[in-house]
Amino acid sequence: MNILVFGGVGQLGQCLKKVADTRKIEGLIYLDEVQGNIVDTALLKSLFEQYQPQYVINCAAYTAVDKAEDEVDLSRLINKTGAENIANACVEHNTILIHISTDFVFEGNVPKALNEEDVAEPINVYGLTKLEGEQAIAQITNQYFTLRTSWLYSEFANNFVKTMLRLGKERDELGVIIDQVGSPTYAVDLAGCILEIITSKSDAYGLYHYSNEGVTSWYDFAKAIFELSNCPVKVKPLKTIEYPTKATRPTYSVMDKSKIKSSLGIEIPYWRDSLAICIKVLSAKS
Ligand SMILES: NC(=O)C1=CN([C@@H]2O[C@H](COP(=O)(O)OP(=O)(O)OC[C@H]3O[C@@H](n4cnc5c(N)ncnc54)[C@H](OP(=O)(O)O)[C@@H]3O)[C@@H](O)[C@H]2O)C=CC1
Ligand SMILES: Cc1cn([C@H]2C[C@H](O)[C@@H](COP(=O)(O)OP(=O)(O)O[C@H]3O[C@@H](C)C(=O)[C@@H](O)[C@H]3O)O2)c(=O)[nH]c1=O
Repeated sequence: MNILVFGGVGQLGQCLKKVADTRKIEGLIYLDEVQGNIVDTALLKSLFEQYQPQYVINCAAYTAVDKAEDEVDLSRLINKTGAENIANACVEHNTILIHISTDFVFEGNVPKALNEEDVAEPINVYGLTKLEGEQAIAQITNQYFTLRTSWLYSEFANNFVKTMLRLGKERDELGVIIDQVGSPTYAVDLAGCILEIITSKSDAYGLYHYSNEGVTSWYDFAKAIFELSNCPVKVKPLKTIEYPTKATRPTYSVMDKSKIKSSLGIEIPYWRDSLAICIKVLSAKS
């Protein structure tokens, strides 16, 4: 079985490799931005013809949330048109598409865990272009799983955990936002979920929410990171207005995961347990 992984050297792509290697799942082909540029339709055509993939996992995305506010066209090209291009190629080759989206498709102004039926109303360019990508896929193919996830981190690439660990070493005190809450997700857990969907050969296609269990704020997340890594840095809670950013972020960004648990039988770890695993891996590396 051939499985093409676009964005194969990004954070989630590297987590997929880690989990697939551990579980001895073969056939995954990890493509970087040059080998598998999702905005290049001629390249996609030749890759699909060469590999005739049964599955495609689209981890490729424009993920710079603040920069996206100034790079609307590029963000849309990758997050919408790229997703559209992959979906078209999937239809032509009868390939099942597993696509990744985000909690940032929601406005996040209601203190309620949102399910897949809730209306998505993004408040930043990244969220909007990711929603456009989801919608394009749903219009083009029936054979897709779109997994919305949130606050991804891991031992790979750039993410909040690695940023905090770096800043914690450089500074005596840090300010972190306390009035934005959500669910951190260990990208290795998400990779495990994606591979379970493939190995189970499920045909329960559609839109799903997946994050780790539990809810926290960026401030509490940072505190947990420093506690688990024995870093003595002082963390000061900040309100969103005290930490201005180019993009507006959702205030309450929690997703209801009932559907993925009941329809696909996925078990989900608690965010703090997964964070402890990631911190252990990172400390063994350093
Ligand atoms: N990171 C997070 O906190 C969250 C991420 N997500 C979603 O999860 C998915 C995986 O994210 P993550 O692994 O963290 O993101 P990364 O930014 O680590 O990886 C994305 C990869 O896509 C590559 N890429 C960019 N443009 C193209 C292109 N035109 N063709 C092919 N590849 C391209 C990037 O390459 P390069 O770096 O060279 O530009 C990068 O390697 C994305 O869909 C993202 O939207 C959802 C919720 C949270
Ligand atoms: C570095 C830093 C960030 N923050 C805040 C800013 C922001 O509100 C929050 C997280 O900042 P980051 O820029 O690391 O994360 P951000 O890019 O906002 O993370 C998002 O990325 C995209 C791709 C997603 O899809 C989302 O689910 C989410 O994970 O923490 C502080 O308060 N203090 C700090 O020192």
